[in-house]
Amino acid sequence: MTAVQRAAASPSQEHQISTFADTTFTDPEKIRNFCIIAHIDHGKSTLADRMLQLTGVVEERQMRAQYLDRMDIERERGITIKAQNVRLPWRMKDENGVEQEFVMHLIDTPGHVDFTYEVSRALEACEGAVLLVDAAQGIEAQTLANLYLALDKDLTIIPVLNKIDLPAADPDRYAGEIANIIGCEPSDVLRVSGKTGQGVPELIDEVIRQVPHPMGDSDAPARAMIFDSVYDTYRGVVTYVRVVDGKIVPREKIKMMSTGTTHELLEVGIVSPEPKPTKGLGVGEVGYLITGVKDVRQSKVGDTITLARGGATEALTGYREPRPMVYSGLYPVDGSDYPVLRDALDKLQLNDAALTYEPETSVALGFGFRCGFLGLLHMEITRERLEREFNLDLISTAPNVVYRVVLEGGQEVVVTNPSVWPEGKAREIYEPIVKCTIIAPSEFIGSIMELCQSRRGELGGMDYLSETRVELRYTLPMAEIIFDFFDSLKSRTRGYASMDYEESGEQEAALVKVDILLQGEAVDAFSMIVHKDSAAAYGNRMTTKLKELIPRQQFEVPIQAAIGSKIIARENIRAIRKDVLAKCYGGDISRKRKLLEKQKEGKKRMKTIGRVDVPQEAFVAALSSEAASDKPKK
Ligand SMILES: Nc1nc2c(ncn2[C@@H]2O[C@H](COP(=O)(O)OP(=O)(O)OP(=O)(O)O)[C@@H](O)[C@H]2O)c(=O)[nH]1
Repeated sequence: MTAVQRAAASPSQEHQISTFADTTFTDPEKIRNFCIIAHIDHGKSTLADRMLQLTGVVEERQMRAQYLDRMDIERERGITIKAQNVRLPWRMKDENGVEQEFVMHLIDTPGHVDFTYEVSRALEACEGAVLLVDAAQGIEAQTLANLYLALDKDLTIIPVLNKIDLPAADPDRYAGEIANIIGCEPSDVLRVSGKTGQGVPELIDEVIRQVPHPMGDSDAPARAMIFDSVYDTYRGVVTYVRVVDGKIVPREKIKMMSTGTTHELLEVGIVSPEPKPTKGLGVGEVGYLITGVKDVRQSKVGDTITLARGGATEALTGYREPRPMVYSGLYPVDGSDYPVLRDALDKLQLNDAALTYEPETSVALGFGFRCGFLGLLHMEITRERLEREFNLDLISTAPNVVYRVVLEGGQEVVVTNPSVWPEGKAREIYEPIVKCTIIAPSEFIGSIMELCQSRRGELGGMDYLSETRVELRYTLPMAEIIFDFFDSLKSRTRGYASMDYEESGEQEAALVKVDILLQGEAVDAFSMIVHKDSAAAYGNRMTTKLKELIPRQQFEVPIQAAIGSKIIARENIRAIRKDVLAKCYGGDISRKRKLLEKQKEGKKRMKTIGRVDVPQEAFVAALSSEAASDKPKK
């Protein structure tokens, strides 16, 4: 049964129409492209699910929670990582009472700050945004950050309060808050429940009424913007695009404008909610294309697609190469897994243009990779996928940001790894900074300020959203917030604060590299770049921890923290002479040999730093407890 027949057969679904999969080049005036922007957990996926259902794109019995979040990790963590888009048909009466058919494209944007660039590209593909706010929580930091991005792109904003079915919902209060921020009347704020579906058909009607239709030149050479690309094991790379001008049809040769590479279009289609091939995509349409490329780096988010012959000469604006912001070393706990890790990274990179890696060796951890990530969440997700999908057991070194160092001679180096820190040769050091928005009940202002100051933050401004809730804007070094900042913020505000941040250039800073030495030998995995005022604290923490973790040796072992040649902290592991033969008096030579063999076995799992034997587990424990204390949680 086609969607049209289904709609006809079911009077309660009078709005539903065909998905237009078999016709092409929908009249742009009948198209509406929009996204939903919301703070984490405010119900974006649930609302999208309801829209899929109400438009008849997904049948009741096929419905599963969070239809659009396809990756397992996404569903488990309840967060959206990859933008998915879907075509939704809708039928509505115009002002003359004549029924009109429309096509909406709902572009599902990733919510997390690590993926801001992907969010900005997804917004670029839309003319409107539903600003979704939990009616029991009010506006949170991520709502604001995404709202500013959407306003920047001149999108029409439709304010909506969600979860009005909750007993704790206070829509009147929060409608006022939203109206204040976007400058509308509280009565303009729609009220829905993604869970029960209440108010959702009216919301869809408003999307059609308020969101402008796409504009473009259908006779111009084709230009389409890539806003997502995903690797599929069977199909190769599936690229999601929004056509701006002209049209793209299968079997044509297209060109990626950032690199000039050409590919044949094997398939063009729409998603509704599964991929459906079409005869092409026209102005304003959103869909997918398949060219047979095997690597997402050949089909990059933000790039413009045009025709290879007679194509456009000017690319759409806003393309940016993915740029890792956070680096960390990844090592297999079992050294023999190194080739597996290498293959796994190769495979993941097919699907993740932002992931970079290069081989590195560490005295402490053996062979591994230095990996670059968009942020801490990206790092966690990558690590989790490596462990889960490739059955690896991994240890990662403490993450660091990217520093720009001007040397005495005036040359510049970019440092992504403490091991190449130009010790004693730096004239100026620059670190990345972020603009951070924090929203919390006003009673916590004092403790939030204290936290931000302790992290070298500078207050940029403060506004009351309502009588009891306040927005604080800080500039902070990125290195200070990628660690345990969010955890500390949550615990100081009893979980009530929310935060978001965006990169905001760099600042000069007095940074130093702290090395940790065992018997005078630096242990590379523990070297860290920190502000000079935090150096002693890091040194003390690591030396104390290692003293607990490293077994006593037959000689005394000093554990020191040093900046260059200056020692800033020290602990000693006292000597012990472990004579395994001590209890073996008498002449049983075979028993003696057995004990000596056993001792040798144990030593195999040891790493030798200088003369000191350190069990691999000690490194793992020291690094993971460091990571655990620094780990941000959602
Ligand atoms: N009572 C009620 N609960 C809702 C409603 N909408 C969503 N929820 C619940 O709120 C939680 C978060 O909903 P999601 O749809 O996963 O939120 P999200 O904004 O997509 O979350 P992220 O993908 O993590 O950004 C889930 O437990 C939903 O069941 C609603 O209208 N009423």
